[in-house]
Amino acid sequence: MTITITAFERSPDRGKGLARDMRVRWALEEAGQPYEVRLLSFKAMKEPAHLALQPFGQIPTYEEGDLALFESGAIVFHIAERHQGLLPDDANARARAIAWMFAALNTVEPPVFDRALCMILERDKPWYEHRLRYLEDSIRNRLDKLSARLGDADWLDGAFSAGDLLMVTVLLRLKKGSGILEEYPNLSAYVARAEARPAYKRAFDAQLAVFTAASAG
Ligand SMILES: N[C@@H](CCC(=O)N[C@@H](CSCc1ccc([N+](=O)[O-])cc1)C(=O)NCC(=O)O)C(=O)O
Repeated sequence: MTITITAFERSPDRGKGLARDMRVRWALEEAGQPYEVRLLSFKAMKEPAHLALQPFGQIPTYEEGDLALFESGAIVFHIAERHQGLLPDDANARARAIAWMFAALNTVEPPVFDRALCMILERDKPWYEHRLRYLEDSIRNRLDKLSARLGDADWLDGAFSAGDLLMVTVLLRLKKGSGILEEYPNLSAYVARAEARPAYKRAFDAQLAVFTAASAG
């Protein structure tokens, strides 16, 4: 059955691959699954047809037959459960890889995403400098421990998994200009290793092509 995901018709990140459809595109490419994309304007995302799929009026969503899913982490998990290449077969290793999925979204991403929002929405607030410093300290607190755990391994726990996929999409938000990721050479190398994956490149190029076409239009 055809898989259809939703994405920005014109991503505010200008094709940098930071919007969360990128995670789903990457997971589908790792799983070797073809997919269609329904591109949405900000207005369309808030209309009833999309709200029925995504109650918060956001992208991405995932549709396949009579299944409709939202939440990029849940969509990546759904793909990983049904196809090879994103979760180990061994039960304990699979459970650990799923733990890393949650760690990426629940432990590392919150200060990283809050910092991005702070820099977009709060620059003119009196608390901006203090809050930015607090968020960057929180991020370094997490990356100190993530870096120590990764050490010189290729991936977080044996083979590449959906846990690495989600963790890398979180760390990529730091790579574009914050200077924080570069403070951790092994994490920078980890991200570069992931970006070198053919599946990542196909996903990145596909989302960039959307922005390029929209900009030409
Ligand atoms: N928890 C949900 C969150 C989804 C989400 O944040 N979607 C964002 C796009 S990805 C987040 C995002 C937005 C912009 C950039 N950027 O760099 O410009 C990067 C990432 C969205 O639809 N925003 C529109 C809205 O909320 O009205 C999930 O993981 O699926």
